Amino acid sequence: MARIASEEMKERLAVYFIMGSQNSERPAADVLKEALDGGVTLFQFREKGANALKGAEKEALARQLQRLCRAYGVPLIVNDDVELALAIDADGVHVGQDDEDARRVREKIGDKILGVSAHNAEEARAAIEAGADYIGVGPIYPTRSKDDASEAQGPGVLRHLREQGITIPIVAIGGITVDNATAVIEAGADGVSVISAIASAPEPKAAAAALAAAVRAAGPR
Ligand SMILES: Cc1ncsc1CCOP(=O)(O)O
Ligand SMILES: C=C1C=NC(C)=NC1=N
Ligand SMILES: [Mg+2]
Repeated sequence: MARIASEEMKERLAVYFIMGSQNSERPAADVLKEALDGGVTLFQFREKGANALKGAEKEALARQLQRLCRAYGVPLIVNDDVELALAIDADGVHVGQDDEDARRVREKIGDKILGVSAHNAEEARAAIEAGADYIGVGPIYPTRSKDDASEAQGPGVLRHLREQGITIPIVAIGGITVDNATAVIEAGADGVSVISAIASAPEPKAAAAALAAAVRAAGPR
């Protein structure tokens, strides 16, 4: 298997849903199924927070969500936990600036998808050097889903990265909803990554479909 092509990566980033057991009162599998029915293009299992599952329970949930994603042909990315990603043969890993060094992660995961969080051009270039397939940039808007989130940067950071000649696939993240998705695509993101806009929606399927329509309507940059 070879590294994912950047055009396919950009298409996968269109509506990138992220969740774990702590992001909904409902069972994660139920919410994910509705999100998949609504057309999310990529999924990240992100199990974090005070009551996050650990060990065998965390792996069992990861495998349950992976079975769902496979039924829909949507890749599953594991956040932070490289060992779990390898154990379940996930499609990729996402690491932040304070997680395992991206270069080491690339060595461990071979050609799997590698996503890296980046807040500025310097971190973006380092991620590219390390072998990232995409970068997650944000928080663009204020968010309540990440308790250690840095200051919201606004869509201008996306425009800045493109002006700096950063051409790697970029997904915008942080406080993104159907109402501001167009702005982040127009500012230079290839897609949007969300937790609460789908996981906390009364109708996750409709929320996912509306995000997909907004991203599609914003058109290719
Ligand atoms: C994981 C992460 N990284 C930056 S903001 C964020 C949380 C995004 O959650 P929401 O879409 O609910 O703002
Ligand atoms: C912090 C993050 C930033 N970006 C993405 C895509 N996922 C994350 N967990
Ligand atoms: Mg992390």
